[in-house]
Amino acid sequence: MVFKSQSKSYNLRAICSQVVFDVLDKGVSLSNALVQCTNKLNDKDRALVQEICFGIMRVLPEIEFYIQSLMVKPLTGKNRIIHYLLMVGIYQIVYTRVPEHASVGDTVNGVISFRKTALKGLVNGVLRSFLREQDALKQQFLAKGNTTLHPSWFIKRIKHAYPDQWQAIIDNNNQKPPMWLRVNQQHYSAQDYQTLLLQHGITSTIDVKLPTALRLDVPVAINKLPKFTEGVVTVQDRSAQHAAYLLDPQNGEAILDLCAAPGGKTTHILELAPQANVLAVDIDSERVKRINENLSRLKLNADVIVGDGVKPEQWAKGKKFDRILLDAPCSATGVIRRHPDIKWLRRDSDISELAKLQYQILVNIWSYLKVGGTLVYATCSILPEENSLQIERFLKETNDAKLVEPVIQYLPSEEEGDGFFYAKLNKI
Ligand SMILES: C[S@@+](CC[C@H](N)C(=O)[O-])C[C@H]1O[C@@H](n2cnc3c(N)ncnc32)[C@H](O)[C@@H]1O
Repeated sequence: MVFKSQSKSYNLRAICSQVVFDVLDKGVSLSNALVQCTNKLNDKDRALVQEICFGIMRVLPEIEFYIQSLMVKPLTGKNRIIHYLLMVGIYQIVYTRVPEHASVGDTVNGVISFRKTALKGLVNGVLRSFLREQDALKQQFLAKGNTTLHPSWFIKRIKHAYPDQWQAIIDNNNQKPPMWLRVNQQHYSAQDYQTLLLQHGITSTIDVKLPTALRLDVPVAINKLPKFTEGVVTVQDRSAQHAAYLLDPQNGEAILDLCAAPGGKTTHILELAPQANVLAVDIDSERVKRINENLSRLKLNADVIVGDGVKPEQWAKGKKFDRILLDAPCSATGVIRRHPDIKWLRRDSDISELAKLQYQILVNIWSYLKVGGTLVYATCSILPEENSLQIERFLKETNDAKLVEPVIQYLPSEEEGDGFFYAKLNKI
């Protein structure tokens, strides 16, 4: 499909449907699909595409319900992309303030971008039927549809793990997340940066517990943040900001940040201890590039390498560390409100696979921690299989490991942060 961006003859609904198609049919993450499909758009159009695509991921079962109710059989094969175009049109009618006739008109024109002119009538017909029947369909959805807006495997797991809190977790996952910043205290206090933000018309609230965390009252584009390119702030959720504080890095220490990309926590460690010798390791060479970009924006130094956490013997060269942060690959079920595509990309079977990988990395990296050293195990999951159960098992099977209480499990939106798990272990 060709979008002509310079002449601005592109159709934003068509671009949205391409993004949604890439996520749901090809399994690309929403962030990556957005980068690929919107890199030629101006800021305003990109923001609109983002808003629509994030929104669709949040309420997917509702939109699917409407399409299924209105069509005798679903569009498949080469016409599948038009199914997603319909989704975009219906989402706009239900959830945005774009006038209904414009939503229908632009969506119908989107068919041309995919050279599927023969389906114009069908798209027009489905959208007009939706306009006529939307109130009744909404009632039917509320009575019979999947109003949790989450996959059933996830609901089952979350009900089991949190019998009293599962509904609140689901409700919070369905909200839009706040935007948190981490102020680099090498340059600014949170109070001074708050004042600077205000001079740019951006209001914010400083976290009561974390000295570096600042929540924007309304999220803004990164390029609107004063002194961002100079490295004064980093966008990072408040729960994620706990990692470096728990690790408590000291200048001069050898510190391993394992599973480090894109470097959000690596740079925080170095903001707290700029003279620490930090080794940042990640298996994904593309993501590793982003650690280097973040380090250079913040003018911080670390050794950065591509390496597999399961096989430290390949890259650690016998070195031992005073502190290790293991930010393990996980289901990311604590950050669904931030990445709603996770609901549709994850599978139930991923959880046991991830748990196996996490445990293997933890066991294998433990021997690279010095006696008296500290390891912080972190995930952005809320599932016990990836968190507390891993630590319980590790403590049973590892004689020289001692837990430093408390184990922390943040649930999504708790203290306005993401769902995160932390356990701190000492080597005795
Ligand atoms: C939760 S993300 C890390 C976020 C990062 N710590 C930060 O704060 O910016 C998990 C990372 O684990 C990496 N990863 C997955 N499997 C790995 C493995 N076997 N060894 C090393 N890194 C791995 C992924 O590439 C991903 O970047």
